[in-house]
Amino acid sequence: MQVYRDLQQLPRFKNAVITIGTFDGVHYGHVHILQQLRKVAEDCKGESVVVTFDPHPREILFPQKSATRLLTTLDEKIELLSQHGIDHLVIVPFTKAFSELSAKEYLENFLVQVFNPHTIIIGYDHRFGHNREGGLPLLEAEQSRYGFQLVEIPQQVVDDLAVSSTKIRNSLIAGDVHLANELLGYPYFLQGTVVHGDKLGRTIGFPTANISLNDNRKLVPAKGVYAVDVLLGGQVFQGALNIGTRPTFDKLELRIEVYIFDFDREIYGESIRANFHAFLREDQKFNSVDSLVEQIKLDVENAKLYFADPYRQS
Ligand SMILES: Cc1cc2nc3c(=O)[nH]c(=O)nc-3n(C[C@H](O)[C@H](O)[C@H](O)COP(=O)(O)O)c2cc1C
Ligand SMILES: Nc1ncnc2c1ncn2[C@@H]1O[C@H](COP(=O)(O)OP(=O)(O)O)[C@@H](O)[C@H]1O
Repeated sequence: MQVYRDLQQLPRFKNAVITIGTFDGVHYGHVHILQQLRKVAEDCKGESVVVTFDPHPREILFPQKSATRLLTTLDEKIELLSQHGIDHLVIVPFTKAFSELSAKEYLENFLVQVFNPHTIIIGYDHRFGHNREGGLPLLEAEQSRYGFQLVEIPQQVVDDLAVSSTKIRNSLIAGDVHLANELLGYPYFLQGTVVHGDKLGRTIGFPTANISLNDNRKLVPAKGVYAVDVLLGGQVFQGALNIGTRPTFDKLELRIEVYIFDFDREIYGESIRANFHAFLREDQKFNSVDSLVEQIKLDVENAKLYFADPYRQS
């Protein structure tokens, strides 16, 4: 998959079959659309093109609104999209000026001029141009003039996509990793850098790598303890990850930290990725450090049992 971030650098596409969307999460429903995109492109011996915007149009148009938490950062989206056999990914820099194109300008100066599309695959309710004034009727009215085919993604499918995205967000917020992973089609993950903490972990026998997220817009699952696997420098480990404020130590700041099994290495400053597999329990305040340590031992056992289960779900 070729990735383009600059519209000036695009090649001349041959029979471009394009679809436009945010694809946050690149979940099961999105994958279905991507398969359709590939199929249509194959049928017309054309090239499959996914068009997405960065930043998300909402961030430019409504900066004061609290942002929807992202299931995938842009880099993660690129990584996931690249697994689905798409020829080209075009990341359109979404600016104020771009948002002010009229619907006709968007169609003529952007869609047609930039992509010269053979086919546009688009949701039934897709809106474009200043104040979202353009939609399918305009595309239909202009399609013979510009010679593109239109494939409408029906309401049922568009609704299912939105329902899935909302369900995935809500499941993660509620700690239901199983449901989220089922709808995503892969384990939800967080990526970041290992940073220094308060050096308490090693004193209680459980050093924990503190993760500072690469992108703070990313959705952080519910507070609690999770069975995770961890990717570090190309190697995979298992671990128990805690998202919480460490109430036992009367701390307030939310931390994401992972105890990595069978591991003993200094990894400050390294990139780390945690894939979430199961929710084990909620974050708790313990009366003593000893009872916290007893519980962490149980968490580790439970996570290991989870990973040893041949029938586990993800
Ligand atoms: C598996 C696991 C579960 C944890 N559960 C809790 C908890 O329920 N309550 C709590 O206050 N701290 C919990 N902690 C966090 C510890 O308090 C934390 O690891 C310790 O404060 C070390 O902090 P540091 O990395 O800043 O040194 C947990 C840590 C791990 C690894
Ligand atoms: N099994 C392990 N799991 C997590 N981190 C480990 C492990 N073994 C060694 N470390 C190292 O120890 C650090 C965590 O120790 P800790 O005492 O909790 O310090 P901090 O408060 O700075 O996180 C990690 O950042 C990592 O560099």
